[in-house]
This record gives sequence, structure tokens and C-alpha cells, in this order.
Amino acid sequence: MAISDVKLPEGVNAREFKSPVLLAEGLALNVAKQLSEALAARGNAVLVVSGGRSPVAFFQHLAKQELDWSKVVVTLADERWVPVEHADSNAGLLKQYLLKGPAAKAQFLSLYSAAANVEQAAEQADRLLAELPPIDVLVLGMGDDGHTASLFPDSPNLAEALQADGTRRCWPMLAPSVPRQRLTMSRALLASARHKILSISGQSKLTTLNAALASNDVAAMPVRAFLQPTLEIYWCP
Ligand SMILES: O=C(O)[C@H](O)[C@@H](O)[C@H](O)[C@H](O)COP(=O)(O)O
Repeated sequence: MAISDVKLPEGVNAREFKSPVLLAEGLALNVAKQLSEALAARGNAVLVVSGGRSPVAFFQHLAKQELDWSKVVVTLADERWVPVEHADSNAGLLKQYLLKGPAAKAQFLSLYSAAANVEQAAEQADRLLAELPPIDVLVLGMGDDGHTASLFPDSPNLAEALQADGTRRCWPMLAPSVPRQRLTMSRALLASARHKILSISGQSKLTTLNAALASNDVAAMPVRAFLQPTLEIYWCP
């Protein structure tokens, strides 16, 4: 199966690449283009990326793009509640692969804080995110269970975090896999991004995407909240 076999809702477009390397390059070029347009239009730009393992090559390509990175704020759609030195930290992943070379000049906004508990850390991130200018580019990933960012099916706070018109920006969540304590941007904040991209690779993610498109139960597969105009899906086998 290929992404062209998937019946996407009107206003959702897909781009297919032959390999993960080509996808990473294509995605980096497109994100850099959107960021330079934002810089030209407003003098600054906000990029929100996801963690996990698959974005490494994308980060490496994006880090090399010549942009006025000093005017770009980079932050995360979600974070694991672990310090940056921890192997599972998404901030650590960004420091290692994205905030390098020209992109080292970007301003990084961390969702993580060493608060007394994850609830307080989420409140602190929520206050920081209140200062964030509008998001120009959002790159989401998707898990095989239909989660995106750290909007996990069955997590406490999921219903609140999924409110389309919710005003809170960051919620504490519980993932089914370790590290279980997570911080996630809310659906409303994620959905406010000017350009929304879902980057997925492999057949199993296509199967998950098909399952997500077959129903409207957002709580069962939170990625459903984003399968609407003007999402762009990047896929490779
Ligand atoms: O911190 C995280 O784990 C994420 O931001 C998460 O939502 C990720 O994007 C998906 O789990 C897909 O991960 P992969 O792209 O690595 O499969």
C-alpha cells in the first residue's frame, strides 16, 4: 500500500518519498521555506517539532539550512518529564541533532522543568507557552496507537487536552510506555499552527492512518483531531 491508496479528506494533502532520507530532506526544505516566509513577513518565526526516534535525519537536514535562526523560536509539541541529560529527553534529542551549526542560534523553549511533580511542570510550561508568538510550523508524528504529540488514548486529562476550544496550552499526560510521565501541548494550541505537517514512515503507520480515517472518535485515536484541512502528510515506505 502507498499513501496514494489512502482516501484522504478534502483539504488534506499527502507527499510520498521513496526513502526516509529523501523524506527527511524534503521535509527540511519545506520547513525551512515556511520559516523563511514567516521571517520575511513578521521578522520572527516559531517552529514546533515532535520527538520520538524517526525525526533525527529531518533535524540533521534542517540544522544545515541557512536561515536567520537567531529570530526563530524552537519548541516541542510534547516532552517526556525527564531532565535534558536523560536518554529519553526530546530536548536532549534536539540539542544533539537540531540545535547545531546554523540552527544553534535558535532560541529553544523547554517544556520540561524540575518541578515537584509533572502536574506542576505542566502548569509552568503552560505559563511559558502563554508568551509564545503564534506557531508558524508544526511537525507532528504519530504512534501506532493513534497518539500524536503526547495525546495518548486512555491518559488522564485527555478529554480536557483534546477540547477544540480549550484555553490551557500544556497538560500532564500518562503514556503507556516509559517514561510514562509526559507534557503535551493541547490540541487547541497545536491546531493553531499556520502550517501543520504529519510526518510518518512505514506500512504500519499507513495502516494506523487508515484506521484513524475510518471513524471520528478522537479520544480513541487523538491524531484524528488533526486529519483535516490544511494538514500536509509526509510519508515514505
Ligand atoms: O515524544 C514523542 O514520543 C512524540 O512526540 C510522539 O508523539 C512521536 O511523534 C510518536 O510516538 C511517533 O514517534 P516516531 O516518529 O519515532 O515513530
